[in-house]
Amino acid sequence: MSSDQPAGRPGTTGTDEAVIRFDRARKEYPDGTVAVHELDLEVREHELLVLVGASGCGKSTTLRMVNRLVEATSGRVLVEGRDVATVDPVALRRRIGYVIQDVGLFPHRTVGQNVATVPELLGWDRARTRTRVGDLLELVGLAPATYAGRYPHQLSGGERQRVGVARALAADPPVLLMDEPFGAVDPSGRRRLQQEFWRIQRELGTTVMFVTHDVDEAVRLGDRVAVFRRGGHLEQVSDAVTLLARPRTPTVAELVGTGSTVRLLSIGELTAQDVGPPRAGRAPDGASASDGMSGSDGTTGGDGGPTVALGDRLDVVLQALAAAPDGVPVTAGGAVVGHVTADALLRAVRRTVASAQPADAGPAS
Ligand SMILES: Nc1ncnc2c1ncn2[C@@H]1O[C@H](COP(=O)(O)OP(=O)(O)OP(=O)(O)O)[C@@H](O)[C@H]1O
Repeated sequence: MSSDQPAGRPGTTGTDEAVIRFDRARKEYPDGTVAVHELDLEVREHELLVLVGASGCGKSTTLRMVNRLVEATSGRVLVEGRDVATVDPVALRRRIGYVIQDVGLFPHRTVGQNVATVPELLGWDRARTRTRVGDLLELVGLAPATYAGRYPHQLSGGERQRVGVARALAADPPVLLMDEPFGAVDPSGRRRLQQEFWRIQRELGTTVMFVTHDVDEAVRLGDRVAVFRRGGHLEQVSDAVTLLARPRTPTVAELVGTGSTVRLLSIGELTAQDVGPPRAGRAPDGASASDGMSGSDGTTGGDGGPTVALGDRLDVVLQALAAAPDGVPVTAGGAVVGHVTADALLRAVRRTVASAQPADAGPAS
């Protein structure tokens, strides 16, 4: 697969060390609303943990307890081993990047000045700040020569979100909190932002807590996904395959419900064990027929039919098989290494389901 493809695969990153830990953390607002109920949850180092659930189930409140925009009523929230209640909020927030849906860029500051905000607060010298701003704009796909001098109103919504991500990452924070960061972007732009953000997160190794109400976004991005139910109850926390294949409660089943197999297709990958020997008469001609959305290497068969590559997502394989029901050549590094059929695709789906963790730990409370 191409390296910029979100995976949400189990066990690919992350160590067992908790960077963020909720320890029976509870939030009750003054009017009596219990937004978060005695939450026990850990986010491991380098992990991208996604919180998902219906509106009002306490996702944002949970996230905002980490940087003390919301104070826990009882219990504790620890960041890098320290109870956040004992840390000065301003110092805390300089170590925790925060990206929200409407970004909150400063309208009268240029893109470059916006990204430089935290380095300036930290007293970095100008040369270091300028270099960092340029590097980050490159990282999020905005050429500094074009974009650094623009103002927020001169950007598209997707470009503004990219600046928001660059600004949050500017001082290389160990922790990044993201609250529906791509919510205002149209679906295709959103998919692209997800892919690029996934690549950046892998590259930088930042520990991320990400809130969304979009299950597809959650399973594409998350190393693990935490599902909440109204009242701030954690229903299940597991890798995406386990979540889809073995929902632990009715709320989770309902959330992932219709389309869970289709979602599994979008996270499972074609592996060598799914592939039969090459069939005679087909060879890739190297012409690009990719629709640009797939993880395929973009080659076509010698007769113009589709091919897929080892590592492609199973939904890409299904798409190719829909156009070539007798089977599709499989390539690796541009060479045909085998052939995949619809039966083999079904086996690959079953293999993906079988990889779900049998004893899902679920929430501790
Ligand atoms: N300041 C507040 N005072 C009282 N209740 C609040 C306050 N902020 C949030 N709530 C309530 O707490 C609950 C959880 O809200 P929260 O914003 O955490 O949910 P959410 O899952 O992020 O929702 P959404 O997906 O709609 O953003 C909701 O019932 C909400 O109405």
